[in-house]
Amino acid sequence: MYKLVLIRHGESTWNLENRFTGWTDVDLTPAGVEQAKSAGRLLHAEGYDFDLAFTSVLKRATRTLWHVLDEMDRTWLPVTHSWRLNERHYGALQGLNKAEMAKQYGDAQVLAWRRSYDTPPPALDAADPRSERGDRRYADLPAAEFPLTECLKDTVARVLPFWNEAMAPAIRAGQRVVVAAHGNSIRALVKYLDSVSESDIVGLNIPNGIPLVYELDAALQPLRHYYLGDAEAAARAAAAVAAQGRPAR
Ligand SMILES: O=C(O)[C@@H](CO)OP(=O)(O)O
Repeated sequence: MYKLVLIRHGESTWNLENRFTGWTDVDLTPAGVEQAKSAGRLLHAEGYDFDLAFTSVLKRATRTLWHVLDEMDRTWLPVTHSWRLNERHYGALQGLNKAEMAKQYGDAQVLAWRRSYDTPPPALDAADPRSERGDRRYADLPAAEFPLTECLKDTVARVLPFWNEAMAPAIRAGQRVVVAAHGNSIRALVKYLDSVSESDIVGLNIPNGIPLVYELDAALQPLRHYYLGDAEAAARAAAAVAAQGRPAR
């Protein structure tokens, strides 16, 4: 039996401001740093140890990983970064307030943009100053494949090659893997691992900074999964994430 630990980054500045973030590279808030540290302390207290870490190229996930590894005295572990673990690209919604958008376009539209499997948000214009195209960290991403928006289906399609080529082989080789990623790149992995239906994935929200443990059999099929620590607190935190898309009063 293998164990895989997935952690969504701690609270970011744009989580706090309730803004669509996507590929925008915002940092953690002090509360987010504390969430990351407490995830590391919890993993350590529960006897977890890792051989390898994966994260995105965005600093809220990277820094979360650093705090987790620091609390576990494992800052020396090899870390692989990939844009394929980035948050889902939120297109032209990046930077806009989720509750304001719900007030303007209605809950149902915002829920479709946030949680549906195949409804992408409006695309960002390639020339939009918010586009990350010129950033050196994406130099290996051909312009034609550079996302200007993504639905979850698109995110699954770009996360899976990384799962197949990097993560799954490492797990199969017996490496104990921890992943610090994002709400929707983790939803993409969960959708794939648990074969969640397109309708059920709408109800899945991932809380910040709480380790999600997957137990996998020899064929990497999930046996069970659970949040470490207080399950009710994790459920409350997931419900709060869902509520971010309700209209502003
Ligand atoms: O804004 C984002 O990039 C994500 C995660 O913070 O938001 P949501 O939960 O609305 O998908």
